[in-house]
Amino acid sequence: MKRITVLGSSGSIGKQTLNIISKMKENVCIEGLAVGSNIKILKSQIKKFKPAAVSVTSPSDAQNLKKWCISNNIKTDVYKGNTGLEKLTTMPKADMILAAIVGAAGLKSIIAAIKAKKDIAIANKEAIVMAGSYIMKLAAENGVSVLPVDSEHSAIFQCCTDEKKSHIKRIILTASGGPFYKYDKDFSKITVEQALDHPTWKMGRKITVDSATLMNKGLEAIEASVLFGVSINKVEIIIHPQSIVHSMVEYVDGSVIAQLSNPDMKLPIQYALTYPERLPSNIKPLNLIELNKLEFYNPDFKKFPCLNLAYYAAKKGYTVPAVMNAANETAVASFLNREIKFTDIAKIVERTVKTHKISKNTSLDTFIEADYWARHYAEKLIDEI
Ligand SMILES: NC(=O)C1=CN([C@@H]2O[C@H](COP(=O)(O)OP(=O)(O)OC[C@H]3O[C@@H](n4cnc5c(N)ncnc54)[C@H](OP(=O)(O)O)[C@@H]3O)[C@@H](O)[C@H]2O)C=CC1
Ligand SMILES: CC(=O)[C@@H](O)[C@H](O)COP(=O)(O)O
Ligand SMILES: [Mn+2]
Repeated sequence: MKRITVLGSSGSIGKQTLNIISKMKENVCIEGLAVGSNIKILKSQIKKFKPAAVSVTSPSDAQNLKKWCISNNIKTDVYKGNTGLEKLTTMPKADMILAAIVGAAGLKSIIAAIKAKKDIAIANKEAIVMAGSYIMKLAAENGVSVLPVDSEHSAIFQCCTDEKKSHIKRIILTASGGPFYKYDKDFSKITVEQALDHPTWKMGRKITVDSATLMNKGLEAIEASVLFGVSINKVEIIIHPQSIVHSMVEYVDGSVIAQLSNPDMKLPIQYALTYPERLPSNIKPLNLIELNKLEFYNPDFKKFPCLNLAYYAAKKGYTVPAVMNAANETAVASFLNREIKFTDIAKIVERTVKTHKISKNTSLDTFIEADYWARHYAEKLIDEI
C-alpha cells in the first residue's frame, strides 16, 4: 500500500488525484491533504479519506477546522501556515508527495519533502522553473524520485524509459495552442472569460491563462530541460490542436517515440502514483479512426512573445527563470483581477526579466530572493499602468 500526501487537494489536479485514489483503494491511500483556504472542499475530503493530518494556510481556519473535527469525532490533526505545510509534508508514514500547489508557493514544501526522502509526483511546474537545478540536485543526493505529472512530461518520461540521455536528439513538446492560436483580432481586447476558455483541457485559472499566452509551453520547455537533463536547445515546441500526442522524443538514429491518449490528466496522475506499475484506468479509449486527423503546426513566436521570453530565460539560466516565473505569476493574477490587459502580461514579464541583474549563486535563498524582487518589480509596473 502506497501512502500519499496531496498538496493542493482542492485544486484541479488535487481533486482528480483523489478521484483516482478513491478507485485504487487496494494500492494507494491518503496520508495527508493540504489546501490554501478552500475549507469546504477540504472538509468533504476529510470525511471521505480520513487523512492522518491536513494543513491550511490561516490560523483561524485551522482553529475552526480543529473544532469541526472534534465535533464530528474525526481524528485528523490540523496544521497551519508554512510550518504546518512542511510538517504535513514530512510525516513519517507518507511514501510519496503529490505536489499540486499552484505557483512558487509550493516550492518550500517540495524541498522539505525531498529532505525527508519522500518521492515526489510533481505537477507544480513553477517550482521547477524557479529552482529546478537545486531541486534535482537535492533529489539525487537524497535518492528521491521526481516523477512528472504534467501531461507532456509524463509523455516524455514514458518515451524515455531505459534510454541513455546521449541518445536523445530532441524533445518535441506539443502545445494545444490555447484559445487564441488562430485568433486574428486585437489581442489587447481579450477578456478573462475568453482566456479561460481552453479548447482541450479543464484546469485551474492560472495555468489556463498561461496556456492562452503560451507561457505554459515556455514553462514546460524549461521543466523538460530540467527534469530530463537535456539542453534547452534540444527542446522544441510544436502546435498540436487536438492534444492527443502529448509529446515526442526523437533519437539520434531518427526514431521518434510518441505517447498518445485522449486528453485526460487522470492518466499521467495515475502513472506517477503507480510507477513502475501500470494499472487499468477508466479514461476514454483512443479511437484514431474516429479522430480522423492529427494536425501539427509551427508556433508563432511573434504573436506569443511569452514563448521567446521563456527560451531567453532558459538560455540565460541562474536566477532568470525564477524572475520570469514570478513576474508571470504576478501579471497573471493581476489580469485575472481585471487590472491589466491580456497583452500587458508579456510586457510586464519582459520588462522585469530585462531589468533583473543575474546572480550566479545557485543557492535556494538566491532563487527565493530573485522571486521576491521580481514580484515587487512587476507590481510596481502594474501600478504604473
Ligand atoms: N490542472 C491541470 O490540468 C494541470 C496543472 N498543472 C500544474 O499543477 C499545479 C496545480 O494546478 P491546478 O490544479 O490547475 O491549480 P488550481 O488553481 O486548480 O489549484 C491550486 C491548488 O493549490 C492550492 N494552493 C494555492 N496556494 C496555496 C498555498 N499558499 N498553500 C497551500 N495550498 C495552496 C489551492 O488551494 P485553495 O483551493 O485552498 O486555494 C489549490 O488546492 C500548477 O503548477 C499547474 O501548472 C500541470 C499540468 C496540468
Ligand atoms: C494538461 C496539461 O498538461 C497542461 O499543461 C496542458 O499542456 C495545457 O495545454 P496547452 O498545451 O494549451 O498549454
Ligand atoms: Mn502540460
